[in-house]
Amino acid sequence: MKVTVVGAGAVGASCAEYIAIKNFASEVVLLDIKEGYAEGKAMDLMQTASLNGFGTKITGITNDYSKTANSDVCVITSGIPRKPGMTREELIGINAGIVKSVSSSLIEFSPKTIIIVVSNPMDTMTYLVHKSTKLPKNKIIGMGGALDSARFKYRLAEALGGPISDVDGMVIGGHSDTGMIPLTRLATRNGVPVSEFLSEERLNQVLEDTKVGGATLTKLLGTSAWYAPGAAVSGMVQAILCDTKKVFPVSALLEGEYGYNDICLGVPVVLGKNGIEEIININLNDAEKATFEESAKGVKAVNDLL
Ligand SMILES: NC(=O)C1=CN([C@@H]2O[C@H](COP(=O)(O)OP(=O)(O)OC[C@H]3O[C@@H](n4cnc5c(N)ncnc54)[C@H](O)[C@@H]3O)[C@@H](O)[C@H]2O)C=CC1
Ligand SMILES: O=C([O-])CC(=O)C(=O)O
Repeated sequence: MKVTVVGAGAVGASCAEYIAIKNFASEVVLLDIKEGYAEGKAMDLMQTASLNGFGTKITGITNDYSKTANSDVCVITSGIPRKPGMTREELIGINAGIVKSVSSSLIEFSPKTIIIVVSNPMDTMTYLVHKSTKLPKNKIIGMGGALDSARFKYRLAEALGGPISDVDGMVIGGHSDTGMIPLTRLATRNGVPVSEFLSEERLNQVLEDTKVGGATLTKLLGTSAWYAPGAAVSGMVQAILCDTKKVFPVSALLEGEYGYNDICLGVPVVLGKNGIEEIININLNDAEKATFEESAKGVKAVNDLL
């Protein structure tokens, strides 16, 4: 199974590394526009193969899409990341052009591929790929909710003072500082609602910390995060290539689901060999529906800038 990762920067390289370490793909092609950069990252990563014990072959390419031919999954991480104080939405001016041209080059050589969009503002970039490539809707998937949910679980475990493995929870809605919806009502500690352990005030703090998870790291790092984003993407690629049918919240094109149309927004889906195999319609309460509506309005406003 062949995976192409476009953008050999922080997220692209992390994603390639996690895919290789998990040993489920035969080949990862890293492609970047910067001369020699992907080749260097691929060589450095391949020199970890004997140390980390993986057999995946990682190759680096400078902008030659013929080398990406027949990829089963393509991941788009190319574009600029935000700096402290910026929103993801501010990246649209530069990233929209990059994502549009990259997706069309990928499809030229891998017409049957499944595309995972990472570049920000991710929901709008996912929508752009739908509009510009016209691939079937199950084959274009935005990564945001998998990462946001991992951050939600981290914050929940911190508040509970217990292991993350005891915690389950999901974040839906737009992948933005204001649009994320951590579903606190449905989060559990070993099957027990977390509200049994945490006050409303503490739970609200978890919710707010989760929503600004990306901004918090950007402030600390001077650029946005890469380890958890790379791990989130690799988990999604694994679910697709290994046809696991695992549930992830992803940015999916909605056609009536949740009462919305013509928008990509974070909702739970089943991932398998066909990409999005099913969109799961969970019953939201009135407050969650209202937040979802606000989130959709925010994403729509950014889509309108395209
Ligand atoms: N959806 C999500 O949850 C997340 C999204 N991101 C987004 O991912 C993107 C990448 O972030 P980083 O890896 O930190 O940035 P980075 O700057 O480290 O890497 C981006 C790479 O893209 C390359 N690139 C630019 N234009 C290109 C083109 N036309 N073709 C091929 N390569 C091109 C650059 O040369 C660079 O190496 C950003 O837009 C960031 O906001 C980052 C983390 C999480
Ligand atoms: O915060 C950012 O700009 C990058 C990103 O999407 C995240 O880490 O959630």
